[in-house]
Amino acid sequence: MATLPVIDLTRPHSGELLEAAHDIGFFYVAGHGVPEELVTGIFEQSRRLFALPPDRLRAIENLRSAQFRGYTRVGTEHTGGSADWREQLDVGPEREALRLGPQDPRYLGLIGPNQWPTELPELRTTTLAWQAEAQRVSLAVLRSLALALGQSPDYFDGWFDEEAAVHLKLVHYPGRQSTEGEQGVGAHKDYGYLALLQQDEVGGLQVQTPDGRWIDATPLPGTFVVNIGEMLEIATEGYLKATNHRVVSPPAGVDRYSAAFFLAPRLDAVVRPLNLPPELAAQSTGVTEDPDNPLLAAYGENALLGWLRSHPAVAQRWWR
Ligand SMILES: O=C(O)CCC(=O)C(=O)O
Ligand SMILES: [Fe+2]
Repeated sequence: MATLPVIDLTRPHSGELLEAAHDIGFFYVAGHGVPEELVTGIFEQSRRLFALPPDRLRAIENLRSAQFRGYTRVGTEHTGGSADWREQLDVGPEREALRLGPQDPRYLGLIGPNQWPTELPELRTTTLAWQAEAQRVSLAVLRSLALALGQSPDYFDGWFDEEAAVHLKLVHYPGRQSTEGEQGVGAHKDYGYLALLQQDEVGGLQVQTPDGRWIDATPLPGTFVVNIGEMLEIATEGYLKATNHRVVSPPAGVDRYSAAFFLAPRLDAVVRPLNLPPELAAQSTGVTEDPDNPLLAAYGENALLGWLRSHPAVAQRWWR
């Protein structure tokens, strides 16, 4: 069984990182320096969140948010046209909604506040602390990648200031009998630059290899899983690929938790192709063409399309 590479961020890793990002687009990072109490703390808060009574979760449902923030019930999110079997809390940068005029780009409507349950004040502080650490680690990986791609390490930095549209999700996958279906989340790519994932010990995350097989991203204590998003595929004209991945539902009686961070740029970022060194450019095979998932270079447009597609009820209510 093929396994994913481990990149240790405490020692030189440029060549290894480039190989992992090019060959499969999915790898583990160790030596990331995220404090252990935050790693355990985020799952503890997450368990408390999803154990709240249904009416308390409904009070922070994402249907109440034009910015797609808040709680999503099991079965209401769709990937590849089928319902995902997971519940989640979507969190973005904590900002006031803007007052927009008819000339403003629609995607600016994605800026706005989060929804937090009043009965769990620690959820907010722990989540925002975890978000800051996840952003630090992902940016470190992105800088190493920029360097390995023949750019200056700060090449991408301008798009990742305090207005970057980063996003995180606390996710709970309830177990079920395989006869009831097995789509925890359906096969998809992530649309930022990089995604960073903390998973518990249950397993179920699978990654598609270039030849179409699915391999397990087995939980590895002390690591995060990092994967390439669509924006890096565009920026490298396919030298790096946004890789398909999915989660298989845990068996009945088992619960799986994960925390996912998506390193996204400012909404007004426009992704331009990098000037790759010739030996890398020679291996760029172009951006994947998928009529169901057109990749737009304007980040805000791409992000809005993704949100509208995966949360049809929110789209219907706020974005008609
Ligand atoms: O929960 C996981 O392990 C993966 C989640 C994921 O891929 C996503 O939400 O984009
Ligand atoms: Fe994903």
